Amino acid sequence: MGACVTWQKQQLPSDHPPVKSGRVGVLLVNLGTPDAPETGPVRRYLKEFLSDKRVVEIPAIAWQPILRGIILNTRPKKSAAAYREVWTEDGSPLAAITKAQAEGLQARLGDAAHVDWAMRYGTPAIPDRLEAMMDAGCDRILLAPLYPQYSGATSATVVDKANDWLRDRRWQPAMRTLPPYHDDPAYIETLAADLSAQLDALAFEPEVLLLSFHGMPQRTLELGDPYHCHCSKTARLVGEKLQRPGMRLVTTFQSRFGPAKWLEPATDDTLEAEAKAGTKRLAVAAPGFSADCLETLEELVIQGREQFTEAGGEQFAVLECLNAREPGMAMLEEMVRRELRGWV
Ligand SMILES: C=CC1=C(C)c2cc3[nH]c(cc4nc(cc5[nH]c(cc1n2)c(C)c5CCC(=O)O)C(CCC(=O)O)=C4C)c(C)c3C=C
Ligand SMILES: [Fe+2]
Ligand SMILES: [Fe+2]
Repeated sequence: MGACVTWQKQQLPSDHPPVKSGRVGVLLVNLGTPDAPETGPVRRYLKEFLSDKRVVEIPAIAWQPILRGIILNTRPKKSAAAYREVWTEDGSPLAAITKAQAEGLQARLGDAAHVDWAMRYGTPAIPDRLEAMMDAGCDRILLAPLYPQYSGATSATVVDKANDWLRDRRWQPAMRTLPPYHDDPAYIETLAADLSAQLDALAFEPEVLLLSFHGMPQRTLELGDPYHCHCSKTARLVGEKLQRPGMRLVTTFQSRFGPAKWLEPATDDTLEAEAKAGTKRLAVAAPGFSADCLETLEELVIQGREQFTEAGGEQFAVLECLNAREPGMAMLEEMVRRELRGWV
């Protein structure tokens, strides 16, 4: 509850609790990341993340003993070491870049909207930032999960979390959600132009460009999750726009987790297979990540290079995500302004 900008006009009694309203808010949301690259904070983050039924679709009675008894006793130490490889003085890259994206968008939108950012797991938490937006007078909020390709494990769980918060409120703000933008011309054109510029700036000409998307269990595709279809469409549209006849495009899925079958082909297997088949020069882009993070900076930049060169590859590069750079911010502004029509 904050101070009311309109209560005097409404002639409320002077002892009425003050309430602000009338502003539009935009909440950028990404996945989440630990607060520090140490075992304890990583364990807390993984516990919240991997307890989400949208992420691990195994009944809690079967999954929780495995999570608590095995995974949370082994993975946090290993993951913390990986996070230490990419940690910056501004903290986790994912958090630092998402914050910079929110600041960049605020500068572009000016008084039209109040922009904030949150993480689905860990901090800043979605309910806390929504509450802060209400306190700042926002009665209309655009929730923007920064995932171009929709999946239950990413986009939907952001909406679930916001809905849990809404359910507990007497006075709800009006909410909109930024739709997935896997085939949005603004995204495809921005991505193609940015990848082209990065490819031109490389010291070598790649024979292959790997478009590496985060993986998902194969079962989610069979159950009707559109994620695989969205990734395939993005890859096809970007390929059509890139128009580099001398460069072969290959779509792969990275970051396999657990023993179940995941979407294929896997990025690590493909890097090895390409090198063994004679590809010497290869670049990787990760169009499904709106910000560089552990999965790009450690898994692709560090591990990917090792996998490719140890199997005989010679030149290797990982292209940057759109992050908070100019082309990506212009794209985000365009998509957000479109969703805010009628509100601002
Ligand atoms: C971009 C889309 C993402 C999808 C789809 C996705 C699905 C998914 N992920 C896991 C398990 C893990 N993912 C982890 C890190 C991670 N995942 C994404 C994005 C997607 N995940 C991002 C942006 C990150 C990086 C976070 C960061 O801090 O930089 C991790 C944690 C790291 C580790 O221990 O390896 C896990 C675990 C599953 C199970 C899943 C689909 C069901
Ligand atoms: Fe993930
Ligand atoms: Fe990973």
